[in-house]
Amino acid sequence: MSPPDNYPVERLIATLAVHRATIYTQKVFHSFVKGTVSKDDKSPVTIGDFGAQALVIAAIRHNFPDDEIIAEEESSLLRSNSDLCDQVWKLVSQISLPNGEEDSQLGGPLKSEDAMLDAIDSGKSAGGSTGRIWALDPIDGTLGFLRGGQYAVCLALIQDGEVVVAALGCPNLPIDKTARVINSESGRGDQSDDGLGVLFSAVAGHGASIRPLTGESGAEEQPIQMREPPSLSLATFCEGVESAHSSHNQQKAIAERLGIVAASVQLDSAAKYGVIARGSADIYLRLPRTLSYEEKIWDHAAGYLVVKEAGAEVTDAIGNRIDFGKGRTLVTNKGIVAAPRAIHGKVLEAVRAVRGI
Ligand SMILES: Nc1ncnc2c1ncn2[C@@H]1O[C@H](COP(=O)(O)O)[C@@H](O)[C@H]1OP(=O)(O)O
Ligand SMILES: [Mg+2]
Ligand SMILES: [Mg+2]
Ligand SMILES: [Mg+2]
Repeated sequence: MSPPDNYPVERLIATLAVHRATIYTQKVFHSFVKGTVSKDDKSPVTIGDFGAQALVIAAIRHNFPDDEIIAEEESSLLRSNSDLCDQVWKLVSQISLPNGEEDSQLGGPLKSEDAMLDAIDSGKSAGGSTGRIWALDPIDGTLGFLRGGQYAVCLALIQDGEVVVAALGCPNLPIDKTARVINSESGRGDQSDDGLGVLFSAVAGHGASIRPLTGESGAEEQPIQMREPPSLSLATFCEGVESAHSSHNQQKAIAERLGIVAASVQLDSAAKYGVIARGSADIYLRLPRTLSYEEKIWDHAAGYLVVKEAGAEVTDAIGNRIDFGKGRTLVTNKGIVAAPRAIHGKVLEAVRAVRGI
C-alpha cells in the first residue's frame, strides 16, 4: 500500500505564498492604517485585500496552473479606479520574500499591473466535490486588521471536497503562546511588531505546525497539539469580536451550561482556530445569528484543517460535519463548534440545549 500523500510541494508553496502576502498586508497596515501614507479615500482594507489576493494567486498559478481557485475578491473596483489600481500595484510590485530563492519558487515579482488584475480575477471557481480547488481569503478579519488586532491570511487546498493542505498566517498573534492576545478593545496602540506573527500549516493526516513569521521557511517549525483542559469548567472559549457575526448571547449561555467560569477570549478572524490549535484556549464557538447566513469556504477551510490536525473535532452547530464540497459557501452547515475530541460531544450537547434542538 502506498503511504498517504503528504503534499510536500503544495504545503511549501502555500506557506511561502501566505508568508509573502503577510509581508504585504503588514506594509499596508504600517503605510495606511498607522499613517505614513495619506489615506485619501482609499480604504486600506481594499488595498490590502486586492494586493494580498494577487500575490497568493500568482504563486498558486505559477506552481499549479491546472488547479482551480476560490477567492473572496474580484477586480472590478480596481479596473474602474485607475488611481486605486496604481496604488495597489506600486505596493505589490515592491513585495518579495526575504529569501530570493524562495521568492522565485513563487514565480518572482508580479510582471505588470495587467498580470496583477488577471491574478485577482482567477479566483472565481464555483467549487464542488471533485478536483483540486484552492480557497483563499486574502485578509480575513478586516475589522481586526484595521484595529491593529487579529486578522489572518487563509489558504487551503481542497481535493475532492476534503481540505488537505492549509496555511494560516496570523501577523498579529504573539509568537509566545502564553502571551496575551491583542484583541479589538485594546487595539495595539503603539506596540511594535516585535514578538508578533505566526504561520500555522497542516496537511491532512500529517499534523499541524507553527513557525514565527519572521525568518525563513522551516525555521523554528514546531508541531502543535491542542491542550487538554483538566476539566470542562476550566476550559477557555474563543469567539469573534463582532456580535453581528455570531451570537454572543448563545455562546455565553453555552459556556455557563458547561460550567466555564473564565470570560471568553474575543478575537477577529480565523486566528481563533490557530489560538485553540496551539493550546492558548480550548473551544471555538460560532453560533449563527441568522439561519440565512452561509459561511464562506475561504473563511474556514484553512483554520478547520489546522485545528483538526491539532486534535479537534469540528462540526457545525447542529452537529453535522463541515462540507467543503458544496460550492463557494458551506451551504449545508450552520455555524461552527470546534473543541478537543474528548470534550466536543459535551460541548455539542450544550449547544443543542441552548439552541433548543
Ligand atoms: N452575518 C455573518 N455571520 C457570520 N459571519 C459573517 C457575517 N457577516 C460577515 N461574516 C464574516 O465573518 C468573518 C470574520 O469573522 P469574525 O467576526 O469571527 O472575525 C469575515 O470573513 C466576515 O465576512 P466578510 O469578509 O464578508 O465581512
Ligand atoms: Mg473572511
Ligand atoms: Mg476577507
Ligand atoms: Mg470581506
